[in-house]
Amino acid sequence: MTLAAPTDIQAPLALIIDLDGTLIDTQADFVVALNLMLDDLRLPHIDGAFVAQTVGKGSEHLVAQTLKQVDAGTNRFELAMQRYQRHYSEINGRHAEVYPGALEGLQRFAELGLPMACLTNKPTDFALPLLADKGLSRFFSHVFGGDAFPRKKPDPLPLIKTCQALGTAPAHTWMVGDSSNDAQAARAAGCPVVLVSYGYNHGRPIREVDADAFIDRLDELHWS
Ligand SMILES: O=C(O)COP(=O)(O)O
Ligand SMILES: [Mg+2]
Repeated sequence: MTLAAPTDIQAPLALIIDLDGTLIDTQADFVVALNLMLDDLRLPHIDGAFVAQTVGKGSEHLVAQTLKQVDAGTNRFELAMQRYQRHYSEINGRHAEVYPGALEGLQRFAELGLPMACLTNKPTDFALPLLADKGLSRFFSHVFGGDAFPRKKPDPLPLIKTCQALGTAPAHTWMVGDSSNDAQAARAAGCPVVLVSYGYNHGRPIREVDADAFIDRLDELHWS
């Protein structure tokens, strides 16, 4: 992919890359951990389609929506959260796969000398071992999870803070993500935004999201 109108989009000096749905397909990890949590609470299971529509706004949101989906009372939230975190940390990465083209893309960006940060709404304590397990840690100078800043994506704050950590201006720091969450945060922070077509976009078609470009694999990302 080459951007058609580089006049209003500056070539990147650094990249901010989302994790779930962009680098790694973690849908089955979420399904397994949530269903183990639901077993503990003697509640019915959810499926992959529910996860694909709901993931991306952090663990608290995912667990709260899951309880709602199975008609459980919200007074079980604290216990559910505790169980979910324990199960997720135990199975983290076991049912997850790096997307085709993601490793190849990261390798090329690293060869070009681009600093990269991974910015996810996943808790940092889940993101770090997952990236390490999949051999992707070495590409990132910074990894920030959903608990790293006072507000999560789609708020621009995590992107602004990540640009500061990378030492690059937002206009030169491209956000690569898979959802309207990433795109809204990037727009508000002043970062160009590229979306992958294969991730989780809250159950909505990705191409309806306001973005600068869409790619089918990370290694399709080129600029002039
Ligand atoms: O909500 C999550 O846990 C993960 O979301 P993200 O990696 O797509 O930001
Ligand atoms: Mg994502």
